[in-house]
Amino acid sequence: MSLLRIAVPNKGSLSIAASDILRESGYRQRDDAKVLSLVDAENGVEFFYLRPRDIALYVGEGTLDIGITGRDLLQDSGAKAEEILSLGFGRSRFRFAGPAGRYTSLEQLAGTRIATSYVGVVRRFLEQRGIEATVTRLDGAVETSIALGVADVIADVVETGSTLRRAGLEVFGETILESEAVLISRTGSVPAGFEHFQRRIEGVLVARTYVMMDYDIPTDRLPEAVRHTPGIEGPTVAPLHKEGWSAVRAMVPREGAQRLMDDLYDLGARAILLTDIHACRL
Ligand SMILES: Nc1ncnc2c1ncn2[C@@H]1O[C@H](COP(=O)(O)OP(=O)(O)OP(=O)(O)O)[C@@H](O)[C@H]1O
Ligand SMILES: O=P(O)(O)OC[C@H]1O[C@H](OP(=O)(O)OP(=O)(O)O)[C@H](O)[C@@H]1O
Ligand SMILES: [Mg+2]
Repeated sequence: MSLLRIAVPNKGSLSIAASDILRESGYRQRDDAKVLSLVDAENGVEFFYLRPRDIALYVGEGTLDIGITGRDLLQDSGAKAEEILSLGFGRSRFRFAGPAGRYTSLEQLAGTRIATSYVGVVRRFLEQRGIEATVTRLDGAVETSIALGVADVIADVVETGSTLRRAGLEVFGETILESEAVLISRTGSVPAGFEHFQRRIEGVLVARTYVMMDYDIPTDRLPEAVRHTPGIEGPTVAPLHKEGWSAVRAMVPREGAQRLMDDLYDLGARAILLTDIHACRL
């Protein structure tokens, strides 16, 4: 059987988190950042460590079967590749920014010089709105270009906003796009052997979103307790070795789990336990 060929970011914001999710899914990952590719024959896959910006191109050409990259990079590339799964890390927004207080709306972009590393995304956005401006491509540290007189406005990745603040800039206009790490494949083609890979990754994503909750509850309060913890299909309920008590086990969303524990305690539940799930197949 041929190996599933997978592109993984070799550097930058996505590389560590991408390798982490693959490792959690049971795949071998490199232990040296200089390794260029790695075969995991036991799991039928081969990993290629590439620049995140180039990954959509390899996948779009069909040279590699699937890849992990940023939605913004995929859209910027114009490659014949599409998203198949959002991975929930590397979240950012792509925004216009200018000197604090100087710009308030997109109409003011007309006639400006815009610096960005994402020329494809910015040109398309301006075209769709009929705005004429000069777009200049820079490799990085785009925020500095305004102070150096190369541009009036920038369009760049914003996460915390601290880089913008440090450069005396602020965002304006609507968000150009919301990005996160995504799994991509060639448009319209699902590679052979992909289902197993997808199920493993989805298993880890679900495990990250949910935790397992166990508790004991007086049986007369069971109906209300179960309304709080409906689980996925339904909670497991077993008699406790104590007259009038039941034991409940259910998956619950990680977010809000502490509040849920408080509510269950108030309802009379005791021995409330929360444990991590490492992987699952729902
Ligand atoms: N500060 C950040 N927070 C979250 N995601 C980010 C951040 N910076 C970049 N990204 C995302 O990482 C991807 C860019 O990959 P890239 O490797 O270029 O990141 P980078 O951190 O800019 O690396 P480098 O600057 O070393 O090239 C994009 O999808 C982008 O949205
Ligand atoms: O909103 P923040 O949390 O400050 O993050 C956003 C910054 O992070 C990235 O820069 P990076 O460190 O990758 O440098 P680069 O400009 O050389 O790509 C991005 O290009 C922004 O500059
Ligand atoms: Mg960067």
